[in-house]
Parts: sequence; C-alpha cells; structure tokens
Amino acid sequence: MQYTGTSEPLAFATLEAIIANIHDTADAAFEAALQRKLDHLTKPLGALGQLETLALQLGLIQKTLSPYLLKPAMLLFAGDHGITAAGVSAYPKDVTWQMVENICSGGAAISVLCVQHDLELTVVDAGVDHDFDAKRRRRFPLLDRKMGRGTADFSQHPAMTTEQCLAAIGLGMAESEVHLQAGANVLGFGEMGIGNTSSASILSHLFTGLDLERCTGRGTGLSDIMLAHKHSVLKASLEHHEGSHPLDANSDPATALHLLRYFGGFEIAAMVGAMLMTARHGAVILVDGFIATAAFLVAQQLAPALRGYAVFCHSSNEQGHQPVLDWLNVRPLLSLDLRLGEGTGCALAIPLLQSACAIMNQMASFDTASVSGPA
Ligand SMILES: Cc1cc2ncn([C@H]3O[C@H](COP(=O)(O)O)[C@@H](O)[C@H]3O)c2cc1C
Ligand SMILES: O=C(O)c1cccnc1
Repeated sequence: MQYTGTSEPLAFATLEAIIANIHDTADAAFEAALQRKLDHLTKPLGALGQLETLALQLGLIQKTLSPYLLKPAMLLFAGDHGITAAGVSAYPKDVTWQMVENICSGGAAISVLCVQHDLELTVVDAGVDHDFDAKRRRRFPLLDRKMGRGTADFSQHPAMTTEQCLAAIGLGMAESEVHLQAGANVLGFGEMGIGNTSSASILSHLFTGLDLERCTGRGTGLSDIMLAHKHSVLKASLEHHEGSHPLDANSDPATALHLLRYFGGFEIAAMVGAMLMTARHGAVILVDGFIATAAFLVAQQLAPALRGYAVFCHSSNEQGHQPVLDWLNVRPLLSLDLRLGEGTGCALAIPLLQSACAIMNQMASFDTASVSGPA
C-alpha cells in the first residue's frame, strides 16, 4: 500500500511490516479441538454460554487448550481536542488534564478498578494541552509522549498532520510493546480526552456507513439543544472537508489513515497503534466503549485479522455504540449502562476472562469425574 504525503516513510514501512505480521486466529482444526474440550467438561453442552465463546477465542489466540492470563495491563492514552472550541462537550477542556492527574493519583474509576483487578495502569500523555509537573510523585506513572498540545479544530483543519498521526500510532505501538515484551498477553486500552466522542462519532459514521445522527450521542451529558448543536458541528465538519478525502472509508488502508488524521485524536491514533501491536504479539486486545471501538474500526481497516484478537468488553450507553457493535456483528461481554471510557469496561471484564481460563484449566471432564454424558 502507498501513503503519499508522509515525510516519515520509515514509520509507515514499520506500520506495514507490523500489519503484515498479524496472523489470522482462524484455525478450523484447532477450534474443533477446543470445542471438543469444552463439550467434555461436566456441564450440559453449551451451558456456560458466552463464557465458552470467550474461552474458545482465548484458546484460538493463544493456540492452546489451556488459555491463561499473564501480566494483564491497562494503557490509558490522553489527548486534547481542538473541536472542543466548537462547544461539543458538556465539560471544559481542562477536565482532560485534571482527570489525568486524578487518574494518576488513584481517584478515578479506572484507577480504582485497576487496583481492584490487579491491573498495571500506565497513563500516557499523547497530547494534552497542559504542562504536567514532571517532578510530581504519582501513584500511577504518567509518561510524557506529547504529539502536540491538543489536535487542531477539525471543523476547520485536519486534526493532525500526517507526521503527528503516524507518530501517535507509533507511540501506541511502542508503549504496548513495553508490556508485551515483558510477557503481558492481554492489554486493555483506555482514553481521556474531552471532546473525543465527537471524533469517535465521525469515525464510526465514516467506517460503518451508519447515519451520522445515529453515531452522535450526548458524551459527557449534553442537553437536547447541545446535542443538536454537536450534530450540526460534526455534519458541517464533514462537509468542510468533503472532497479532501475519499467517501468510502473502507476502500484502502491509506484512506483509513487519512480519515484518522482528519477527524481522530492523538489518544485515538495511539490506541490504533497499540491494538495493532498487541495483535502482532498474539495477545488479547480488550476493547472498551464507544471511543475504543472507533479506534478498533480504524485498526481493523488497516489489518482485518485484528478482529480475532479483540474482546469487546461492554456495550456503552453512548448512542452509537450498540449500532456499531451490531454492524461489527459482535456481542460484548457486559451491558452495564456505562458511558465513561477510561478503559473501565476492560477492567470490569477481566474477571470474566479469568473465569473463561479457569473453566478450561480446572473443570473436570465427564471421563475424569465419572459423570455420565448426554443420553
Ligand atoms: C469528569 C470526567 C471524567 C471522564 N472520564 C472519562 N471521560 C470521558 O468523557 C470524555 C468524552 O466525552 P465528550 O466528548 O462529551 O467530552 C472523554 O474524556 C472520555 O474519556 C470523562 C469525562 C468527564 C467530564
Ligand atoms: O463509551 C465510551 O467510551 C464513552 C462514552 C461517553 C463518554 N466517554 C466515553
């Protein structure tokens, strides 16, 4: 594939190489072996429902009949969004950096859930418009990897330059690789960035073909009037850039990158890279809510084999998430009416992954337990 206009051919070549090394998890013979093992466990056929589907997926990813979780970790990418100037969020932009500090101090939902579920949490400043105090002692590490001080306002300009977009993808790859090389075989990705449901709405619309209106929700809690305003801003932004990008998001990888650059964010691009690298290492990708799913749509367009590695953790209450999940034809593990992001759905799904492994590794079979199988 060719991506014209980049001054970083090396980064793009690296991206291509990583994509080329994401192997399809599909393996009919091995899947049959996993299914046989599940069917011989002491329970009626299929009685553990979605847990069985999950166990099977983990087995296929790890190519083992005895899947396991190793060093599960959460990477949370933060970035600011120029589109906030158009009044698309119920909260001020400063909440991004304030929440980054709160997350690192242990006070945010994701901080608490990571402690509860024994997940290593790393926060990455991918482009927050704030000078963090590098000397401050924090409970969770904050990595300074700024790609800029917030993206450009995409109602006027592309959100990122090509270089920034590729660099942000590279950042996500590098930070996830740190954990993958240390042995982690499951990574969850969170985000913090006031205004980022706007990016996610446009990307969801472009990559699925669902109506923009269906993909545009209240985010942090917009009123009806503010929601209508957000929709009109997003619609006008698309019209403003019409002609500068191909209409069909699914035509080729270069187009996918182009659209990510125009309407994405630093933290979303970093998630794209992190998801790709995780699959490249044969590890499990935990997909959180609406924003993470938008990143997944981009990443999947770049590497269709990514799909097999992704566990969709929950269905967000953000309008647009369930339709996108339906479009992807995936069934998420949880439905808790969350609408937060931060990776909270990933953390909450961890016990289910542990249970899926436990049934495969610890349940008796009809033979070993001398229990009669189906009549
Ligand atoms: C206090 C607070 C904590 C959050 N944690 C995640 N988000 C979530 O809300 C933001 C997206 O919504 P919108 O597009 O409407 O701005 C993102 O930062 C997302 O992570 C939060 C939002 C707030 C206000
Ligand atoms: O589902 C999400 O990821 C989400 C929803 C609302 C606000 N922030 C994130």
